[in-house]
Amino acid sequence: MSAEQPPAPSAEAGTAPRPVLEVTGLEVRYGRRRLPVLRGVSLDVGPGETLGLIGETGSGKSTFARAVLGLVPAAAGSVVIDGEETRGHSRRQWRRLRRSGVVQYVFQDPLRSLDPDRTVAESLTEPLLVRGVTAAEAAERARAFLDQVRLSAELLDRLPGELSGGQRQRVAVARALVTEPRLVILDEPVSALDSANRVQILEILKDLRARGTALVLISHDLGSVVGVADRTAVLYQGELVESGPSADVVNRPRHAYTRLLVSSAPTLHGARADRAGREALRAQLTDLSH
Ligand SMILES: Nc1ncnc2c1ncn2[C@@H]1O[C@H](COP(=O)(O)OP(=O)(O)OP(=O)(O)O)[C@@H](O)[C@H]1O
Repeated sequence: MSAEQPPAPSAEAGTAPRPVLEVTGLEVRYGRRRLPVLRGVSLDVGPGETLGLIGETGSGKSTFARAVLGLVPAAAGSVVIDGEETRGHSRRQWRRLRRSGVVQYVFQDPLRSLDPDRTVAESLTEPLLVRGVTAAEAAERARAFLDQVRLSAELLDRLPGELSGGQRQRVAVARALVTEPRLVILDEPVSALDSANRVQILEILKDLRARGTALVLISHDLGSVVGVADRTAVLYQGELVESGPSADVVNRPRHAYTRLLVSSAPTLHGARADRAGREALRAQLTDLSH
């Protein structure tokens, strides 16, 4: 930065930095009947911030991810990624944005993120080579990112089919990071993994905060997300019913659905309700949705 330029706004100076993801009033409809699957969803994620997005199956979590990536059209609302307003974007504009490397994504099934015929080295260097990075630098960065996800360079010549599920998911995370994106959307990245791998991936994601990468961590499992996410948002039947610092969401849940999630999460010590308590919360929810 030159001496003439004004300093970048910083949180310390009392001015919040511009969010990397700003979603306002997002609505998505599917099918011929145009049934709304997401309604009025608004949230933002700042640089280096991790937002957990929690909800039960069918609540619209993946639809949210797909809409933010331009893979399904928004019927209303706006999605701004790193300052770029995407409302009205053509398919080509969305493709350019996805290829720019500003936003990356990781799916639950790493085989969807990785080409089965490409070695780990090829998967990691390809996003860099298409952006004009030299082969030598791409190889160096591939090694560095493999190290960051705590995998040995010995795996560089393997195909995805020759890796364990946990290793594959770590390669998928490394591939998403190698372009140094501003925003990474992770859709259930740990739900297919055993608990040891789950903990390791979540630890790796925690480390990313220091790099300034904004993360949206999508899961149906509140317990696995709150330890990593700075803020947690709860999606219920296509609407955000609660959002706040993760500790507040766990300790002072406001919505009946969040209370049910908290009381059902075996990993949230002390928060687990007995069966009768959970049934009472479910009854409250039924009342709310009628
Ligand atoms: N392409 C589609 N066409 C029509 N309906 C769809 C389509 N994709 C998803 N839906 C419906 O939209 C709703 C939300 O689905 P979505 O996959 O976003 O939920 P989710 O919260 O990610 O669920 P899960 O945890 O099971 O992945 C569901 O009722 C689903 O059946």
